[in-house]
Amino acid sequence: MTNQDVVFQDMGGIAAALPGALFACRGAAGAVSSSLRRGGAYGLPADDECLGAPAAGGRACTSWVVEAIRASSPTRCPAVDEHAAWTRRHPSALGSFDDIAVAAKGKKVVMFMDYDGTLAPIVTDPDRAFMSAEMRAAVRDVAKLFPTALVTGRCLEKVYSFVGLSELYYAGSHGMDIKGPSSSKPMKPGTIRTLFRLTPQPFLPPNFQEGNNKTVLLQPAREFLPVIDKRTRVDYMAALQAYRALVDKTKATPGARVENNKFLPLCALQMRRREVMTLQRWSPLAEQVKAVLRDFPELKLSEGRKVLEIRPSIMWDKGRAVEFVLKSLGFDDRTDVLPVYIGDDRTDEDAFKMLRKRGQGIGILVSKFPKETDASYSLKDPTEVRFTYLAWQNESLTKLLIPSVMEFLHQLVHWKRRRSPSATRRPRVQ
Ligand SMILES: O=P(O)(O)OC[C@H]1O[C@H](O[C@H]2O[C@H](CO)[C@@H](O)[C@H](O)[C@H]2O)[C@H](O)[C@@H](O)[C@@H]1O
Repeated sequence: MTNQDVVFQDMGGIAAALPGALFACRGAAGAVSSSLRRGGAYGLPADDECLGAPAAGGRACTSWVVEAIRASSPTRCPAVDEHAAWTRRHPSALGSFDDIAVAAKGKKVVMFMDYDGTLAPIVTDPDRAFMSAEMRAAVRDVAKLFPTALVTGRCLEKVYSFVGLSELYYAGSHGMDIKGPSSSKPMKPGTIRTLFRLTPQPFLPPNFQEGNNKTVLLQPAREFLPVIDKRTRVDYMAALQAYRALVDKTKATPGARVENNKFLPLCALQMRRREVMTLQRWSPLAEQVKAVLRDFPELKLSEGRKVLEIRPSIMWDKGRAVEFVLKSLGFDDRTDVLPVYIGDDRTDEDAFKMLRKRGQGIGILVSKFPKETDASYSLKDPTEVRFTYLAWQNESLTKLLIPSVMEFLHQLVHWKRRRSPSATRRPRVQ
């Protein structure tokens, strides 16, 4: 065992997960190492005598070393401490699966998942953010047992083209465009307003679309259609004015990309190359976007993962979308329902916050790093994998590398199947 092994072991492997911390901790390791070198002089065995080999007489020195480190190492790596404290506040949903299972006992679990960064890894080209076949199978298995919704900033068509599972609810464009599973019943006109106890509300125009298409459940962003319609009536090209202006303004910035996510003019401005992700380039770009938006007071700007998102400034977000799906499932006033939301981005915080406010449900943040969050639990990024034993093959257990989100979904499915082995059909949607 090397000096650094001792240090990392003491750090519970966290340093390995934290590139920044690793750098900081190497300093700590160095400090420990030099204190060990001084060890002999302090009456402890010198590290050369001790580390990696039993001392004279066969006595292992590792415990001496660890004790020496503990006693003489006044400073732990702050980043590691911070990560450990964060993990105590937001423990791993896998490590705490038993607690989650206790909370779910006797309740109807409803699953909500974000797409980018949760089910699919973040990649530079948004058009190539595919989910793996294994992840798709895991989501499908979950959807067979629990009502399941995808809540995403992407437009419905795009996310559906990636996921392709007709049994899910999809809340696209940050929940501004919600569709039920193909088997769900269309809602009677007026249902949504009744469910939300809404008379004319700023975020629901009197003529918004509701239940008049078999699968579209709600499009609150249609409030903005008159604005766009007016423009389109005057000049069709003007409907795309904001989109065009953004494309135009940002075309000189290498790596910048404007995406059209439907509701409405568009939505994401992304820096696709590592070299342009610097503050010096990012800030002027953000200024350009803000300048364009001054002409569009009905749109607002928010920031996601390396992305500037533009949305209608209406009171609607992923939290509202989750509430809407729960209501449309008939679960609104029920205490025997447990919504579980897994997401990675700032916009998912609206959903975590909503669950916290309801005092019902479990938020799980997917993240590599400690982050301010309203989620209760955490899971690792989809690019981070861990070994898991999946199945017996050729008389031995097969050890596979799978992302923790997928592993969590597997555990949920196993848990449900263990509890009700006959539960293989999709849950009935009311
Ligand atoms: O709500 P989400 O499902 O998380 O979607 C929000 C945005 O996700 C996409 O951008 C993110 O993923 C891209 C592909 O991995 C990545 O290139 C980008 O940096 C991320 O921010 C999507 O492109 C946006 O349109 C969505 O708004």
